[in-house]
Amino acid sequence: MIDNKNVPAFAELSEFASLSAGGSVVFATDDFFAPCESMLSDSEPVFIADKYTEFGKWMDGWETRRKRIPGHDWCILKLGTKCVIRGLLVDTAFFTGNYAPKYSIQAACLSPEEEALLPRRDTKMGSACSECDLERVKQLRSDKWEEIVPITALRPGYEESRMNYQKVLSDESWTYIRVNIYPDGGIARLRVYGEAKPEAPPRDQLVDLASMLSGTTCLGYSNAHFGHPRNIIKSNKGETMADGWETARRLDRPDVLEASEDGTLKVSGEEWAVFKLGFCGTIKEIFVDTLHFKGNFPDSIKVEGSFLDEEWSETKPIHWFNILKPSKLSANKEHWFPCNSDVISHIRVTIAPDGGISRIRTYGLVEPNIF
Ligand SMILES: NC(=O)NC(NC(N)=O)C(=O)[O-]
Repeated sequence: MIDNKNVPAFAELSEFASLSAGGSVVFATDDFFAPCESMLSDSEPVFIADKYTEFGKWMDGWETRRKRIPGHDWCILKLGTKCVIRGLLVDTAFFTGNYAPKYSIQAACLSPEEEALLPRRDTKMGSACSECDLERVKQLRSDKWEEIVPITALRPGYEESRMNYQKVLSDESWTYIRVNIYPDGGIARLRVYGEAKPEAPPRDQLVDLASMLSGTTCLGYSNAHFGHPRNIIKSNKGETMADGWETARRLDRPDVLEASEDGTLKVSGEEWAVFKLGFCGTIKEIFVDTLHFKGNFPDSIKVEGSFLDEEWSETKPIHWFNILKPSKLSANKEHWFPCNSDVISHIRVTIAPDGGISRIRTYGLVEPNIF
């Protein structure tokens, strides 16, 4: 369940470090107790009291050994795509006597030549990087890395202290981050929030204008009880129900559902989510996937568009026009809807009366004169 209490606004943006967002580990100085990849896992961290490995206590995250040599531990992560970073979450869940006490973050935007210097990670190694990998990483000039979070204390992984949020002020775009922990320890999950900064596609190429990889972000929604609507603009296929947008059951539904005259369901109530497109353009075809939503798919979906030359706000009156009129959905299925919109900058997706969808794609043409 999503708990938005004390969550900063940046944590509503798209996320670029998790495995489902295309994040990956390039290098880690040490993975003795728990591999760095687990820090990027999509699932919520868990603690299994009696689970031990040949190395020690099994922990759900990245955990290095207690350092008995000079230096500190660090890792290099590739982000899902080039993006501006607005903030981070360092979740230390369940790391109590073994959490990393301090951390800092550096970021870089590497050229293809610099990327070629990076080692290929051998996930089977499990405990320590090879000298050869370390030498390769060291070839990257240190001035490539800009500090975006200075050395900062972390709080331990108890329920009330585990969520360490950090706002980032830089407006630059990055493709890699280096996570330094001082001197060693464990982090359960790392999340990197921001906006994608892709190159503009050619004018005649159909692109998914609402994809998070196009720079689209979710600005607001009516309900996200089980899953955040930002999930539906991820570029991969939905992995589970948790990886889609799912609302709570509406409590104002009639006690007994009735049929309309044409035999279909009489629906009252709806839930909505608004997205700012990365590129303005015209929409030609909409794809909606209800994958994994079998007993909880919405009865119908509607997609509206608008061209806004000012910031969207829930309280401002906005003229939304239909791009896709209310259309019936089915369980666990891909749906394709042709359409033909004017140039738009925002979409509003409305599901009725409630339920969940896994993905939406809005294929269209970029309007090159408006960014
Ligand atoms: N009980 C522990 O967690 N001990 C150690 N960590 C693991 N994972 O075994 C440690 O102290 O760093």
